[in-house]
Amino acid sequence: MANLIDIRGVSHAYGTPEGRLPVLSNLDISVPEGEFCAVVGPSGCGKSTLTRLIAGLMKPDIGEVWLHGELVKGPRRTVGMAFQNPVLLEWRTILQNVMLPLEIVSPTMPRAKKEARALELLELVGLAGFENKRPSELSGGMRQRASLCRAIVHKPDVLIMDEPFGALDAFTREDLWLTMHDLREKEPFTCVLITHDLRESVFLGDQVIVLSGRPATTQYVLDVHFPGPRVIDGLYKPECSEMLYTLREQIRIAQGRGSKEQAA
Ligand SMILES: Nc1ncnc2c1ncn2[C@@H]1O[C@H](COP(=O)(O)OP(=O)(O)OP(=O)(O)O)[C@@H](O)[C@H]1O
Repeated sequence: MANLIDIRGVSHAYGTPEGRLPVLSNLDISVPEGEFCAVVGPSGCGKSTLTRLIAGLMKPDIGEVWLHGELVKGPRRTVGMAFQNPVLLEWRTILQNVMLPLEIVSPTMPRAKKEARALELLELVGLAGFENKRPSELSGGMRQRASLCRAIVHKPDVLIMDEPFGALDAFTREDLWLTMHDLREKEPFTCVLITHDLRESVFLGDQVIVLSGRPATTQYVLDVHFPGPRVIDGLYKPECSEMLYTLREQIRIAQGRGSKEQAA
């Protein structure tokens, strides 16, 4: 399968009052079309920086980011983004919030068609009947569902999510994971998910990339072989425990603490 995202030899540093802060170092990541790539790593290692580079919001100092065979040189319409804070506009209804990217990307699309597309997605994520509410009238989980609809309403090639479920309670988060699966089944898209939650990375990911400590490079790639259908109970099976243990060990190494075996 062709790669939709190719990150080749990317290094990046920020200028700070204290001098240059190297954040990414010779990073290589490939994500085939249709795959879900979860990225984990120690706090502050450069995960959000990576999302900004893929979205074209920043250019790397060294190396290249390719999307769909095109070199990324600036922001692209074919990218959808979702963050921990859903930032929905309070003066718009949920339906109007979800329609927003279509107004920007497809200004000539008839309004009825935009509405139909937004309503279709709201129904898919269980928000049918809430389309005329304001964001403040919804729970955090419902707002995040609406934010997901907004991120994919214009059918982006790639969805980039930076800790989208980080602020939700554990059970709501699990509900959202299932919603993500439903969405992907009906609306296949390539996804990059930044998360601190290893269970989330294994439940949603086709591959999990562990970044090293800053400056981050690819330390470890786990190909997820989820035991059976992706249901929450599957996370309690031995195969998942093993994958989670491996990832935890890798994070420990990325944090510079060495593996448990070394420590023993
Ligand atoms: N615009 C900027 N200017 C200077 N330094 C920055 C800038 N953006 C991020 N940094 C620094 O770069 C490093 C990596 O930041 P980034 O947000 O990419 O990490 P992260 O892995 O997403 O962090 P976390 O896991 O805590 O969310 C951090 O030390 C951060 O302080």
